[in-house]
Amino acid sequence: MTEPVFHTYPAPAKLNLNLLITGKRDDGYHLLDSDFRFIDLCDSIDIALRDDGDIVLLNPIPGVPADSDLTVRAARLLQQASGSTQGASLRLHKRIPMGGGLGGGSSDAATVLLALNRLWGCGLSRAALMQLGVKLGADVPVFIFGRNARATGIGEQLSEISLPEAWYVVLQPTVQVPTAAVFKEFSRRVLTGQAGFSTMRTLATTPPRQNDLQSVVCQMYPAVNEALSALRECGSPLMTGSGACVFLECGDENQAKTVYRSLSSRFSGFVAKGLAAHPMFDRE
Ligand SMILES: C[C@](O)(CO)[C@H](O)COP(=O)(O)OP(=O)(O)OC[C@H]1O[C@@H](n2ccc(N)nc2=O)[C@H](O)[C@@H]1O
Ligand SMILES: Nc1ncnc2c1ncn2[C@@H]1O[C@H](COP(=O)(O)OP(=O)(O)OP(=O)(O)O)[C@@H](O)[C@H]1O
Repeated sequence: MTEPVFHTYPAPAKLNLNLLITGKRDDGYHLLDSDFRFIDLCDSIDIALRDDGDIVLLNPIPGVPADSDLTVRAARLLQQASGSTQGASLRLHKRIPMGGGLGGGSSDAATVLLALNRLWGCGLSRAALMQLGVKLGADVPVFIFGRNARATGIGEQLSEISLPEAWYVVLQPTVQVPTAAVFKEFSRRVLTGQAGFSTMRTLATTPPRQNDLQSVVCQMYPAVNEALSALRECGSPLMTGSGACVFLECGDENQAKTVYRSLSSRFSGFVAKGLAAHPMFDRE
């Protein structure tokens, strides 16, 4: 039997530079208005073709059964949608913290859809892949779209934005935040008049930036508040997505590294560069 040939594909993390909750759909999903930026912290996925039609994750994440891993679900969804009879072996290299609001699972799913669409020769358009991706999670379409973007709807209506070079100090509080619980608590606050939907969008990418889920998460998880307070000594930080990670934007790498060094004995985290586009995006 011949050895399988693996190809490696990157799956970048994202930051939400702004996150407004503008309403709620009848199915319970919330409407957003958010600026997504890709950063250079990436998972990577090795993929080899199989001719037996099976989708095999060779190294499941502890605590996440292979069948529920978003990479496996993405591959099976593409098989169904395209009618492909080919399979794939997947090996996942996780670097993006889980439950951090950095979109790691969604990005992994998007990378599998993009890669297998090519390797299996399915020929689905980017728009068709995005429609498949949103079935796996609201954050998946932007990673298939491939450019920094303003997202509306539940995250599936995207328009490209151009962002200046920037570096980010990202702190990772030692909690994993379940996205569904955060939206549920936000919703409860709206119903009881303790919170409201943001109907007026302020200027997209100039401070002050806002994340409507931040105060909910800070009350549920004091560790997130502590990380924000520490970064406030150096600027105006924000939480990404539904947390738990928080970030501070810096104009140059040295500044970001200096800020991170001053906090690294108290918090885990990293410095990341903002990307101009998804590393798999090729401008045809
Ligand atoms: C908060 C963000 O990270 C911002 O980028 C995303 O909107 C979350 O996207 P995601 O992690 O892909 O979320 P999903 O896996 O689709 O949804 C998890 C759960 O969060 C809630 N949810 C999610 C996204 C959204 N726009 N409205 C919601 O109410 C729903 O209860 C849903 O069942
Ligand atoms: N390949 C995967 N990588 C990470 N998590 C996965 C993966 N597949 C399934 N999951 C599940 O998804 C959950 C959320 O993981 P993820 O790292 O995407 O969170 P997140 O960054 O907070 O997401 P988001 O910002 O999209 O809300 C994990 O706790 C895990 O149970």
